[in-house]
Amino acid sequence: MSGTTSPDNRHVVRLDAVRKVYGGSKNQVTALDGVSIGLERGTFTAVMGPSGSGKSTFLHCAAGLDRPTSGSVRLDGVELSTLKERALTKLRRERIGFVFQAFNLLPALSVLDNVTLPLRLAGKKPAKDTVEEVLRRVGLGGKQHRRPGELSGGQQQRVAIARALITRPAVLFGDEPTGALDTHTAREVLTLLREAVQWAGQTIVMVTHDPVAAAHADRVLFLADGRLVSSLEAPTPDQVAERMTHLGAWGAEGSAPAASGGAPSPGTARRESPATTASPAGTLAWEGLR
Ligand SMILES: Nc1ncnc2c1ncn2[C@@H]1O[C@H](COP(=O)(O)OP(=O)(O)OP(=O)(O)O)[C@@H](O)[C@H]1O
Repeated sequence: MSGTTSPDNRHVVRLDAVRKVYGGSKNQVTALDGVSIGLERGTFTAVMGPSGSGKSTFLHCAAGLDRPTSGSVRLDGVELSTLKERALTKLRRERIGFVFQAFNLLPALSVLDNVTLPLRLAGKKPAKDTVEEVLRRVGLGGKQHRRPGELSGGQQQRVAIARALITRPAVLFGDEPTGALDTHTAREVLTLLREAVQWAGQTIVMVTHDPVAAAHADRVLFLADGRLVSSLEAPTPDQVAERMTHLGAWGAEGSAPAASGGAPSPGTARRESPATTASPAGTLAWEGLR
């Protein structure tokens, strides 16, 4: 594959001064306005922000689904702007996993065939052990011959996650992966994603509106008006909800949906990033996370 490789091995995703402007000269919208960030391998990052703050655009640019207007995106050491469309498609297929709110499974195919589809599309024969291991890990052992229509929503999302993990992608990108699930099932799916970071060293980047979901991540990045304005390390749901309230995401009364009672990410002690102290004016200082 062509593309400039980067010596920066620590960051599996790296954005530098990324701008994305939609529309023509009369109706321009700056969706991303100079975003620079590095995401380390084997970490789980949540991206939050008010509606229209640029979360989906961030995800699409970071994952090579959309091209920035200017700036640099490097994924697994490859500068995406240097890739032609076909090479970019190949990189997405082989190095990136996607999980969306809609499960996007093929209804006529079995669980097994849905999960192994990315490998077969890449002309690779799925290794039986690998497939069994992934299905077992996502809690679908014994269900490989079912069709999606015979599964619950949570089980269907597990199939989508298994399909995203089967190629051992450098990064798994999730766009509201629990948005269509009930609270209990959403927690199970988030725990599964968390476990994928732990057992497979998987790097995950997830856009979400849900503070409880975000609290499963190692770090939450907050976007406002296309800029990264804040971050939280080892977040709790309440801390995330408070940040979102500062950003005006839920109005002046700041009632955050599902902000309490959820399971935080296991393991590490809670700590606040020194780079994200709230300023007296109520805005959030951003000193960069590079
Ligand atoms: N294809 C497009 N053409 C024009 N403007 C766009 C396009 N996609 C996004 N935008 C604009 O860019 C800005 C950021 O959009 P984006 O979808 O990234 O925000 P978001 O934070 O994901 O929003 P939400 O939480 O509502 O999904 C918004 O003002 C949006 O209207």
